[in-house]
This record gives sequence, C-alpha cells and structure tokens, in this order.
Amino acid sequence: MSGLELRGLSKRFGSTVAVEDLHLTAAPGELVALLGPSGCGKTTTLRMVAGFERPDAGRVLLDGRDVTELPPERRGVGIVFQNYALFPHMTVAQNIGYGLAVRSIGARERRRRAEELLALMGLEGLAGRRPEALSAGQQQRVALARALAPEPRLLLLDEPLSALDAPVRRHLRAEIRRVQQELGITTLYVTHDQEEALATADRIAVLQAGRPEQVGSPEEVYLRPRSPFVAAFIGNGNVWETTVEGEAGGGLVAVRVGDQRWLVPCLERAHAKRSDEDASMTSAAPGPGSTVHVVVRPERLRLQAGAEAAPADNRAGVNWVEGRLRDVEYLGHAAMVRAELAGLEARALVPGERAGELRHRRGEDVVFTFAADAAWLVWNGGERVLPPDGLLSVPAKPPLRERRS
Ligand SMILES: Nc1ncnc2c1ncn2[C@@H]1O[C@H](COP(=O)(O)OP(=O)(O)OP(=O)(O)O)[C@@H](O)[C@H]1O
Repeated sequence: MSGLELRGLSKRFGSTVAVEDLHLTAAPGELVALLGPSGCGKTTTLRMVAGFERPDAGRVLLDGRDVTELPPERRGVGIVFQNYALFPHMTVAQNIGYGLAVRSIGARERRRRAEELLALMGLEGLAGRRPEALSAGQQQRVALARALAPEPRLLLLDEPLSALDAPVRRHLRAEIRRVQQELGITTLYVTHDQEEALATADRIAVLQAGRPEQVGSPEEVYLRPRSPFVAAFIGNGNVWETTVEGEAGGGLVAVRVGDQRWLVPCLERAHAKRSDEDASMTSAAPGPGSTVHVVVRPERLRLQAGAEAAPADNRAGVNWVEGRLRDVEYLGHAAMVRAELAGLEARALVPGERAGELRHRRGEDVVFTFAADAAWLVWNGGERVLPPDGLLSVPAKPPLRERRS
C-alpha cells in the first residue's frame, strides 16, 4: 500500500523492550499520532522510521517501498524535533533552503520554495532574519518549513510543541494540522499530550510498553476505550472495577459497587480481530461474578444538588453513586471535583462559573448520578476488547425532535 506501513517493528536496548512487534499504517495524507506515557516507545518508533535506529525485527515501508535498510537522507522523510534545531548562523530563508542546497538545487529555486513556505506558514517578511530574532513559535514554524522544503513523502513530528507555552502550543497545533491537510502529507506525530493527539490526529495509536493498546479515531479512543489503561490515560476517565451480577435485559448488565447496583450497557457482540494493528481478542459478554471496568467520563458524572440519599437501584436509566467530596479544583468555566465513593475515586467536571463555590463543601457527603448510556464497559480483566462499529443501542431518551412530535 502507499503511505507508511510498519510491519512488526521491534527494538530492544539491552534487556529493555522499547518497541515490540508494532504494526501500524498511515494512509496517504493521514496524520497518525503515537500517544503514550514516557518510555512507551514513541521516540524509538519514530527514530526507526526516520532511519536513525535500526530495528531488531520488522520492516518500514514507504509508499510500498521497503526503506528499512536505507540511510535517513535517502528515505524522503522530513523531521521536526521538540527543540527547533535551526542553524543559528543562517537566515530564515537559508534555513528553509538548507535541505534543497544539500541536494544541489539552485539558488533561484531555493528562494522560490522558501517564499512559498514562508507564505504557507504565515511568516512573510521574516526571510532575512536570524533564528535568534524570532519567537519560539516562529522558530518552530521555520523548522516545519525547513522539513517540508524538499517535499518529503512523510513528515515526522517528535513532540514538536513541547518546548512552547500553552497558548502558542494551542495555536501552533492548529497551524500544523492546517498545513498538513493543505499539503496532504502523510504524517506521524509523536506526543505524550492526549489533547494534542485528540485535536490534530486522524487516528491515534495509544502505546504502552512498546505495544499499541488501541489504534483508532480520536472519538474511538475517547468514547470506546478498549482497555482500562486507554480509558484512564485519555480524558481522565473514571475507571471503576466492579463485579457483574447478571444480565438486565435491553443490552444492559447489572454491576455492583458497594451497596449500589448499576445498569450499564453491554451489547452481546462478536469481538473480531480486524487486522494486525488491533491486538484485540475475541471475547464473550461477561457472565455473573466476572470483574469488569465501568468507564464514565468526568463530564458525564453529575453532582446532585440536594442531599437526597441515593436509592440502591437504578431508576429510569440513571445510576446513583454516594460519595464524599474530597477536593475541588476551580477551572474558571467549571470545577473538577474529586470524591470518594465506596472506596473508589471519582472525578466529575461540574460546569458553571460558580462551581468553584463547591470548595466550601469539602468533606460533605454528596450524591452523583450518571445515565446508563454514559457508561462504557471494558472487560476481560483488562484485555483489549473491540466494540462493534454501531456501538451503544441504549436509547435512554428519544431524540428531542421525536419527543416534541
Ligand atoms: N539509546 C537507548 N539506550 C537504552 N535505552 C533506551 C535508549 N533509547 C530508549 N531507551 C529505552 O527504551 C524505552 C522507550 O524509550 P522511548 O524514548 O522510545 O520512549 P518515549 O515513549 O519516546 O518516551 P519519552 O516520551 O520520555 O521520550 C525506554 O525504557 C527508554 O529508557
């Protein structure tokens, strides 16, 4: 296939397994993010794709051509690192034209290409400046222009925004996405920042200990995490270990947490292994007594206003959770509330500018609720579970339009 294809890449450093049997593709024009905690093998993967590191096993294919044995300069790959690495003694235009000069491309063509890229990056008028006279964000744009100048087949971005302040980072990540889409260049984007990956990627590969836990669209990894690790790593999910009581009909199962019984969706489904990228296993629905993880996003967990005690059972598609308020972090537009419930830790995002006032209620007993369809079930003791494409069929409420008619 064209685009990028990694076939079973593995790399060890002594006894450390950095990357293990990694299968991953990026279709032409696709931006794939490699996301994961420190040490999960993101940079090693990128270095093997670039040609700076030799894999112990596996192949790297670029536009259908095996480039595993080629040196970096013959792979047709552009790279941007965290720390710009511009040449300080050269002007912006000379930096951008560097890769072309190395390829013996003439001065006129270098100038034309530099001007084209400066315009694309919104850096017009800066061609004659030295890097030291640019802001950090501008320097990183020049680094991106320099990587793109030789028209590479693949763009590799290694934590390109990590050295920048938050506002510049947000702005530049949108710029990177715009430029990447405008040029339609296949891109592999290494980051440990889930927000960056969710905001920029077509697909995200979530890595843990050198292996992909899940590969999917941002929505898939956020809404349908396949393992407790992915659920917890992306979006600060509440991931609660519970025990199944039994089926409750309508695609729901009953699970027990302390005194409370929740009904959560769990569709009977065939969990098929779709491709080598999916480390998914086949899995039957969890039976009574099985351990499962219930995932509820903080924004779907509601703090009840009153002091009403939680009923022991699910009412009209709503699950109840009693807890004690531990901590309140005011965020301006909302507050992140941390509570303890039946020995489990819960986080709820309470919207509203006045949510900060909850700080005065630390230590109080509180009640949370969440709709049955706000919960996502992960089972098989943490093994990867592949949900169906159709997803949840728990119509808690009909759409507004139908209710009105
Ligand atoms: N040259 C090396 N020699 C020895 N061990 C290495 C080397 N490069 C990486 N490692 C180890 O391989 C594992 C994966 O490292 P890698 O840098 O790929 O992870 P990462 O996900 O990019 O982490 P970070 O976000 O911290 O850069 C780590 O345990 C790391 O310590």
